[in-house]
Amino acid sequence: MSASDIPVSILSGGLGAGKTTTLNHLLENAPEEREIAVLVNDMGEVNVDAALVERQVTLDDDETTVTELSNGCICCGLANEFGQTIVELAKTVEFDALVVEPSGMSDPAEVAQTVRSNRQAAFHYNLDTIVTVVDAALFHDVFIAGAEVNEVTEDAKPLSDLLAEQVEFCDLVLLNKTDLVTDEELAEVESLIRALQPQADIETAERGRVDPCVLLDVGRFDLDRVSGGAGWKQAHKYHQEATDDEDGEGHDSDDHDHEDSHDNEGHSHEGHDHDDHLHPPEEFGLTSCNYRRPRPFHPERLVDWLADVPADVVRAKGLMWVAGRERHALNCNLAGTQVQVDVNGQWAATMPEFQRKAYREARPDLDWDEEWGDREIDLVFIGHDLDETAIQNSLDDCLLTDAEMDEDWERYENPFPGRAEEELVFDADVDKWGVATV
Ligand SMILES: Nc1nc2c(ncn2[C@@H]2O[C@H](COP(=O)(O)OP(=O)(O)OP(=O)(O)O)[C@@H](O)[C@H]2O)c(=O)[nH]1
Repeated sequence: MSASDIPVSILSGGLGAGKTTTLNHLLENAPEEREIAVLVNDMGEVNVDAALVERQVTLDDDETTVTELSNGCICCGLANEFGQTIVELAKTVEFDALVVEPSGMSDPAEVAQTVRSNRQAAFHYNLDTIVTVVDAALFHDVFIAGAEVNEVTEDAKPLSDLLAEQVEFCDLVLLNKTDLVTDEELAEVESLIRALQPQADIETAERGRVDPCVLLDVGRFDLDRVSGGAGWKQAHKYHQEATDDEDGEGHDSDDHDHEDSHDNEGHSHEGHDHDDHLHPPEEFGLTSCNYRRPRPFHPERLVDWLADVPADVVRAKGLMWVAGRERHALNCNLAGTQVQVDVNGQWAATMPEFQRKAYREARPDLDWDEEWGDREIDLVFIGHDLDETAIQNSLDDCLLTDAEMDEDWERYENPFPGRAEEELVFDADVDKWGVATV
């Protein structure tokens, strides 16, 4: 193989989704002439998955090279080792394709980033496909039945958030464990997955039994499709364009009156003629809505709202302006029953003047308020038949009132992160907030 020619398939997915089972099936059924190298990552000291794959390889009397990276995650702590190991592998072993099985805690976006950004790795390898193996039954429980999932991942990321992100960053979803769901449940899971990542292909499987040709050397990876394809990003873009269409040229930055903004924001998509790829997920039986306000949330009321998110919401992402946290835009990341809030970055309004000027010049369409600058709330929701009005009204009740706009905001109880290293995790199932330092 010459430079940049070895295709890499990343087999990502949650804990116990069936990655190793799928990998073993792939190795058993791949064409004999294909020499496959495998790298298996496990969070624990003992790499159980690698042992299972090695066992299968021995049983098959196969020549497959199995490399393990244990006791850490190749998307973060072991990212350097991961890069070095695959480079070493390419230099010392002859093979036609590499399959990487990251640990169930891994973010596939970071794993892909290492393959692309490590200069030597990029020289030898070519990202071919990012597959996310999904446990159909667990996904149904978490996102549709609203079952209790109290688990929080090692870096304090809620499990459902990780599951959603793994689906959002891939080009093929392998919907596994179909034997554990009814046809109706499978259809629901499939439509939700389409809403989360409309650009990805979907294959269904029992015990990871899929044709190897959908996993190996398929040339499916396309960075724009994978990183820009997430349903919430497309829904956000769609609603943004709909708002701009209705407002004429962009957003009216003088519109800071609470009642007026209620009427003018959060438009439905109906009647707008947009490109197909920007259609929100309505066509898959799910709906989306946007919530955009040039006014901060009251932290105490927002905490209560986040602790009792409307049941029809399955995913929400976006930026929040919270009173008492004027410096930073906060990320809201809601998946299933779990919510995480962390610092996104500084509002341009708090930057030194020269930096702010450059920032605004680079973004001529940025809405700017004389007093508050670019601070605003901008959230997108995806869910089952969302009651858009109820969401908007209940969130409007969390905004500061006119009288509160003049109060001292430091007096409020404020659990929201004020520094980049902090994040707030709420687990509705156990009714508990946890602040983590990352
Ligand atoms: N019922 C059912 N069980 C499955 C299926 N696929 C895998 N399993 C079982 O689910 C369990 C976990 O499968 P693995 O392949 O080890 O999952 P994994 O994603 O590699 O797990 P981790 O490495 O721990 O994240 C095993 O007991 C498998 O036998 C399936 O389609 N149906």
